Amino acid sequence: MDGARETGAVTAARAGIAGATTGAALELRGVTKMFGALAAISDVTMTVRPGERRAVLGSNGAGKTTLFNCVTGDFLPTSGTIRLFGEDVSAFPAHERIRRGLRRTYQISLLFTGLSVADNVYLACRGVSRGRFSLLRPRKGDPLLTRSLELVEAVHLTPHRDQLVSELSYGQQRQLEIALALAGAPRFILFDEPAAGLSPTERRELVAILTGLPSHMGFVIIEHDMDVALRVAESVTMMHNGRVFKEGTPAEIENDAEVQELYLGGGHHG
Ligand SMILES: Nc1ncnc2c1ncn2[C@@H]1O[C@H](COP(=O)(O)OP(=O)(O)OP(=O)(O)O)[C@@H](O)[C@H]1O
Repeated sequence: MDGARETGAVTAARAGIAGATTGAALELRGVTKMFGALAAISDVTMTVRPGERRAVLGSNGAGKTTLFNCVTGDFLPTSGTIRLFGEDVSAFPAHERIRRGLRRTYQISLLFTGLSVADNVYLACRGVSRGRFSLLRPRKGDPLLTRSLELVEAVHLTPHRDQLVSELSYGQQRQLEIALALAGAPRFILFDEPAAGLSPTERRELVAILTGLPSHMGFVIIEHDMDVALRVAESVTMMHNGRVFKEGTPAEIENDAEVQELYLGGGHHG
């Protein structure tokens, strides 16, 4: 049944991917993750170019989070290969993938709520730098201090930089989490439903932040909000029952009759 769902688009994408072993930021080949007898993801093949922004869509249980966990090293795949910037990291633990420039955000908050916005970002920058065990206070001219204020600006929180995290709105806290993921100049980021729980205004802010990231910084975003996902991504992988169901541009995915039937609930459009 799943096999029958594979479309010509997927077959064509696979053919393209087969030749693209070099130069990819992220490359998955035949990745499967079993939980007992359940295949959470099956034979997932996907290539993301450096700087590319890819959305991974799919209904609940489609396998999106499992896919992320396999890429980050939180789970080791049952079979298949994962390459980061050409290097086979399939068996690497999470920290080795972080060292290679991979970052992720989580749906749960990992912030220090009793510290200010600027201090949270400074500590994140410190945590990924040399000398991270030093307890010295930051001094004026400290490059990490400068960098952390740049990151606060990149997530549009400069007016709130001295505020305690506990005083921020939920949306601002999510913005701050993006700044933490940007610490240490990552090469590739996985965003796990960054728009979840945000108001329409906060969603617009999120779209502006994500589209404003440096162009060399590729990312994959899991997002239930199609509007956000299709506005920030240049390519889309649609998953269903643990498999890649379709790949295409946002316009192709949005206008695809099978996608509309499966995911958008029939007549919904735009
Ligand atoms: N640790 C686990 N143990 C057992 N089964 C799991 C585990 N994690 C995920 N699954 C199962 O794998 C399948 C895919 O789950 P996954 O969370 O990856 O989907 P998803 O697309 O992220 O869904 P959602 O949008 O609800 O987060 C589901 O059937 C889920 O129940």
